[in-house]
Amino acid sequence: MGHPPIKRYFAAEQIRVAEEATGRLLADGVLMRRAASGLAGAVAAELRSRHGAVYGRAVTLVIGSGDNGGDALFAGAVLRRRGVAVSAVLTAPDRAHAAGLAAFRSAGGRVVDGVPDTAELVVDGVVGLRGTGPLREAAAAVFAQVRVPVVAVDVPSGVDADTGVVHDPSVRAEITVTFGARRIAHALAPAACGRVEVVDIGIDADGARVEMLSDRDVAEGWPLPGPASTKYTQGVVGVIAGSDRYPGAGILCSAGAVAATSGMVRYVGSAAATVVDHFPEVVVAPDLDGAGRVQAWVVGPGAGTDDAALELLRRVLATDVPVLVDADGLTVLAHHPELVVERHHPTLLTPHDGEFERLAGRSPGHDRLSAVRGLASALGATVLLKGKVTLVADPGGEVLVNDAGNSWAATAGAGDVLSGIAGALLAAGLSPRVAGAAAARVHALAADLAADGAPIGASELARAVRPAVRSLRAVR
Ligand SMILES: NC(=O)C1=CN([C@@H]2O[C@H](COP(=O)(O)OP(=O)(O)OC[C@H]3O[C@@H](n4cnc5c(N)ncnc54)[C@H](O)[C@@H]3O)[C@@H](O)[C@H]2O)[C@@H](O)CC1
Ligand SMILES: [K+]
Repeated sequence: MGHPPIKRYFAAEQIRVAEEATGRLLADGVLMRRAASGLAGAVAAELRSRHGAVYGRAVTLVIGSGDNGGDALFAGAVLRRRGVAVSAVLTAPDRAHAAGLAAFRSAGGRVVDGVPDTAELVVDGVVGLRGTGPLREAAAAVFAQVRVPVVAVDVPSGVDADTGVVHDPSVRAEITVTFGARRIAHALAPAACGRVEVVDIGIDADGARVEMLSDRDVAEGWPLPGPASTKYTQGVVGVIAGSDRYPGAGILCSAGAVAATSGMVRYVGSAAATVVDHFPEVVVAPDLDGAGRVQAWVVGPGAGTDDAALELLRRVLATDVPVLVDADGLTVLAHHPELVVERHHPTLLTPHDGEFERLAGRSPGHDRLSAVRGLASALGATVLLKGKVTLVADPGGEVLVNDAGNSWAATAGAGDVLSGIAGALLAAGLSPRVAGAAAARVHALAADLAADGAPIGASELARAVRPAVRSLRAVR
């Protein structure tokens, strides 16, 4: 077995603590040499894969005022000795890392005023863990001219390591090479970071609170029928969605639930006849009294925001089974937050940005991590904030992240499918955080498979849920 499958992401302070725990290794510059050697190896590998060789290629470093630049300069010295033509632009010439600059110069590295036209790769060593705000003027002017791939040291400069906020301007990297453990920005700003490579420098970071399930985690945790399973033991999910006016939400939400697991789906609401037309396996009832037992409820998509909807939401949240609230249910909840605040059973809220704003009284803004944690803590419920990067936060601040990697699911009704999938997983016994993150992964994969390069509607996405689960299981 190699690395543990779950990916963990650390705050800058946690990395600092881990570095300090190495004592002399840090003080004597051993950590930095290890970091630089790993960085040089990654740059060399990239040159080889792009140009077939390392010797004779041309790389330019862009250097700031701290140890991030030190990493790049020491790596430049290593590359120079391997026959690479390495130059460096110093954006703060008086404050460049002194030992790194000396090593770079003595290896034959040249200091230049701007990135030469001959550069085939640029290394971003402007700022790392201590960066705040956007790229400053000198570095921004240099990167504005760069047309070749960028390898970022630790984090792309201008991207906040702890929040993943991508400031403007900032560096957009093809590859980010980091040290010892992943930073939170790597999960939250995947488009700016590109491919992330972790160099082992012999530190042990601890206590990650931001994590990402691997495909293997999702596949292994996905509920499948076993030898002793019955329709009941796999979890019955109740769907309260859609209405005469919006029957589609009931159909799509049921579609997600039916496809996700082999447990049973019950439907409650006025679109019952239409839902059964589409899915004869769904057991329907016109109202809650006739619904029968479930192991989890999904309530809200297209279900209306009137007094009857409020009453239904109140009754569902008063049960002791896990409840997922989405869409119209969230709008109702925004006026009655006490319904979840006072609830002591697993609860998953799945807002998009607009619904988040209704619930929280402000938009998630750029720092989505703090925003989602804040709302989860305030409401005492798990909150899944939708987006290309979906964040699922528990009230205690633990967060699972999912990067969809595509935007095909940005289509009407896709959210209804997501809540159906997540609801089925809740009914099967997954925790709200894992159910939300696993559903988001399969949903994104289903969108990608269904789209295959062309736009899709939510029905096609729902039909691809099974192929998506199958493909995750195939990579185990
Ligand atoms: N100390 C060590 O032994 C190790 C350090 N590491 C490297 O050291 C980095 C951290 O180094 P530092 O603590 O010196 O901090 P940085 O190199 O991240 O930042 C240095 C300075 O940049 C300035 N700055 C902040 N925001 C800026 C912006 N937007 N534009 C321009 N300048 C800005 C600040 O004045 C700050 O003092 C890590 O990211 C990593 O690359 C790694 O080599 C691992 C080992
Ligand atoms: K950097």
